[in-house]
Amino acid sequence: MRFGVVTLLRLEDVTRTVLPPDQPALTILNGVSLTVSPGDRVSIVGRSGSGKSTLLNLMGLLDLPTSGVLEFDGRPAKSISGAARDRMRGARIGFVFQQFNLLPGRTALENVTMPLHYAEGRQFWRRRTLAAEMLEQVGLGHRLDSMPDRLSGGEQQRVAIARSLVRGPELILADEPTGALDLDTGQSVMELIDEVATRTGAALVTITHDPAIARRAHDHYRLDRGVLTRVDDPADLHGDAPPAAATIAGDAPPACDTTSPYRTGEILAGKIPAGGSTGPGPSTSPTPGADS
Ligand SMILES: Nc1ncnc2c1ncn2[C@@H]1O[C@H](COP(=O)(O)OP(=O)(O)OP(=O)(O)O)[C@@H](O)[C@H]1O
Repeated sequence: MRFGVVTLLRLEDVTRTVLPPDQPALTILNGVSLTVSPGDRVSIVGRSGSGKSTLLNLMGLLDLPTSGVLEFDGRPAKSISGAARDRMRGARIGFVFQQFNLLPGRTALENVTMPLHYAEGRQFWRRRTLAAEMLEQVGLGHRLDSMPDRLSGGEQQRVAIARSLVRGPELILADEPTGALDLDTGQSVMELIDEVATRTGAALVTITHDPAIARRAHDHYRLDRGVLTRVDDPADLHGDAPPAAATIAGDAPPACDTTSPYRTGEILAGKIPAGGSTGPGPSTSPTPGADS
């Protein structure tokens, strides 16, 4: 935790409304309030269509709210330029997704090194060493040169986690991190994410359908039809919310753009490398040059 910082992420009465072409405005998030501090463990459970990805995009500074307050480290997101938000995201927020989205044809080490191409100073110059250390920490120090298709699902997710966390993010956003894994592997992957977050003092927000994964957190929320509610007793996390649908906003506030500059798929596609983008080029073409 950095001195004086008590709140890392703050959402206050946040609404996100989109205006699909030829359709009425659609309010996807409605009055969402959430505070995340360094070291927090927060889970958000919600059915498909409840607005989880939309909320994740806001928390990850990929989108701005239509109304309400979104602050990162005390700074209103809307007052930060797009480029500065990209830098902030790259250096301070790590994403872990269900799809590992490792670059095929690149070794584990090259995949983990990728976000560090966008770092500065020591992090940049020591990128291969840092990536190797991170892979060591996730138990894959012996697989640095392995291609993704030679790794098991659990190992691929470990590489993806190493890639997400190699820049030492203060906020980790995990979106269905175990969705593609069997129960045991999922459990150990969650333990790994917890362990890294604990070691670095990062806050961890896990978005999931799975109540068992959600119960690992200390603070629990349910997202239902765009409304976020705190769940005081983890035993109440049954995933029993009714199928959700965004509400048609008859008298919605002025709609924001429907075409967010970045979508989760774009991060996964490497247009914005998970774990960081401050550089201009696509992450699929790492900067040539050796570590020093
Ligand atoms: N830009 C957009 N234009 C129109 N509708 C949208 C837009 N973005 C999201 N929606 C709709 O808003 C609702 C919530 O979407 P969102 O992707 O946030 O849900 P989710 O909880 O992440 O769903 P899932 O778990 O299936 O990924 C869905 O009905 C979705 O179709």
